[in-house]
Amino acid sequence: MSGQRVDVKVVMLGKEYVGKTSLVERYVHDRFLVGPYQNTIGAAFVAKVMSVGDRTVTLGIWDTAGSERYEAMSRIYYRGAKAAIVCYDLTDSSSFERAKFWVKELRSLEEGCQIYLCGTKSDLLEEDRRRRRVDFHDVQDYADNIKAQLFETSSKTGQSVDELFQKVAEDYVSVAAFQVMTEDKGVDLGQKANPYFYSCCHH
Ligand SMILES: Nc1nc2c(ncn2[C@@H]2O[C@H](COP(=O)(O)OP(=O)(O)OP(=O)(O)O)[C@@H](O)[C@H]2O)c(=O)[nH]1
Repeated sequence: MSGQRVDVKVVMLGKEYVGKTSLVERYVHDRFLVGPYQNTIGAAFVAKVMSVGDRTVTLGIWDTAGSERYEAMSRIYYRGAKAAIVCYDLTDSSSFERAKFWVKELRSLEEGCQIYLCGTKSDLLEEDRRRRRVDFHDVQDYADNIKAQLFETSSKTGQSVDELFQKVAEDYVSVAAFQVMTEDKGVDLGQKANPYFYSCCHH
């Protein structure tokens, strides 16, 4: 992939063990690795070419380490990201608190970054509903407040994984089209807080 142009820098953020690497593995290689858990050290990069209508979009995905030991490093990786997939484990409420921490950071330091909240390991809830520790409606309200989109995924079964990354690419294409349109018309793009800017990528 060296030398390939990346259209969208995507950063994966979230507490350790929430399943960021597994999400990327499922999306890029369509597999779920079983075996002993191996924590990410630093960060890993992978590029994936995909289609949105008749366009080709290359996502450059940075999978960061969730351990707080690497927090300073994760900050380096989200700089300039157009999209952040902020993950939490649906069976671990503390991981949602950690997700809120990253959202706060992104909102204050990377205002141009579109946020996607991702509740992981939904297959565990299929097995036993009582394992849910993060309420869907509470997170949906929170997502609406911060103008983020919400997905609940399983890297084990593949549930909603393609949809999540497809949405990231589609939003990139529609925001890029919106920017071309407004630049043509001389609209000031400094107004990113304008709800219309978000409404074009928040459904
Ligand atoms: N049942 C189930 N287990 C999952 C799922 N996703 C991840 N896991 C498991 O959760 C553990 C942690 O997954 P990782 O993908 O390594 O987590 P991570 O967020 O990348 O962890 P760090 O690299 O430490 O930040 C592993 O044992 C995975 O097999 C899922 O969708 N369902």
